[in-house]
Amino acid sequence: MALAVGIRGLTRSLLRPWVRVPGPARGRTEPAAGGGDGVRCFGSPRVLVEPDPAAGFAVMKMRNPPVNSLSLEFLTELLISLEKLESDKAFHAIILTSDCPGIFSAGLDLMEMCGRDPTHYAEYWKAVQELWLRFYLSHLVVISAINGVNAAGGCLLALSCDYRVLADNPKYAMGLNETLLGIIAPFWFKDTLVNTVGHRTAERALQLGLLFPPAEALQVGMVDKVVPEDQVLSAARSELAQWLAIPGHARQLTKSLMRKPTADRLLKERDADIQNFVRFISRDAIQKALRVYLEKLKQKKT
Ligand SMILES: CCCCCCC/C=C/C(=O)SCCNC(=O)CCNC(=O)[C@H](O)C(C)(C)COP(=O)(O)OP(=O)(O)OC[C@H]1O[C@@H](n2cnc3c(N)ncnc32)[C@H](O)[C@@H]1OP(=O)(O)O
Repeated sequence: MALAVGIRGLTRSLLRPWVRVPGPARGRTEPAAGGGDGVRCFGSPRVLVEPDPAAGFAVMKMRNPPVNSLSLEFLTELLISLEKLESDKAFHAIILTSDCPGIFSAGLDLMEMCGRDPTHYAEYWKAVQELWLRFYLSHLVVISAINGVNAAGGCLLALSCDYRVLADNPKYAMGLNETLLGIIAPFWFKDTLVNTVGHRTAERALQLGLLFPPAEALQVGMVDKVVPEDQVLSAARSELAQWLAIPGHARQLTKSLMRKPTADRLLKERDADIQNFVRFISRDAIQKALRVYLEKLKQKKT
């Protein structure tokens, strides 16, 4: 099985960096995220980046409709956008949000984990690992402005940020609900949750696959602030000011001090974790459970 799938190689083969943005933003100058004028949005088909270099940050909007499920292509585009912002000295922060109404992210794309071959599973899992590592350890301040429901892998992405603002809508529940699908959140999903909400809350949440509505998410510390829906982005921007006022090197080293031990656990066992995932997801019983879950999602419409 080819485990040595290079995300950078994958990246190059999938898309040219900074393809013109399709859809409404294509080829026109939009007001920048922070209100500045004349700054061109950039991105890729599934990720729209609205830069405000004068204010030192960019808003990264996920737009992989209908539910921002984290497909291999989408993961790759998120990574490219992050890399581009990280390598530009004008940017110190990102606000991560969704362009899909009512949905932050439905988590990992179940179609990537169903009915595919082991090589694909390995490639996909490596990309999931990479996304987590890169967001979790980013030297940029990353704030998520969670404007929709946010399940499993999507919740992991938000938990990897430095601060979370959630829109106050009872439908916008978030959590690591893997057990409801008959699957298991890997140790690094678990560690990220434990680091955020503590061991006892994480233990209960993970076993029961709890999705917390805003008031509860705030109460357990899964998010840092709950605000009216139309204020999620402005609240994230206001919060950013406090983070950007701290000397960058001191904040970055402190972030690394807090997070590196957790990331190192995965880095040390990365290939074993991939093999474990491939073995697990290839089991007939797991494939059946995922198919049943997908079928239920489709049936709820009829
Ligand atoms: C040792 C290792 C173990 C393995 C570890 C694996 C870790 C896994 C992590 C994960 O992230 S698994 C994914 C978990 N996600 C969910 O449980 C969310 C599922 N989705 C929903 O609950 C709902 O879709 C929603 C997000 C609440 C949105 O509801 P809404 O009514 O607005 O839309 P739907 O009609 O349900 O969906 C539209 C469309 O999208 C498809 N879809 C939904 N979620 C996913 C997904 N995660 N992956 C792929 N596709 C998804 C859904 O089937 C619909 O498709 P169509 O019927 O339109 O074809």
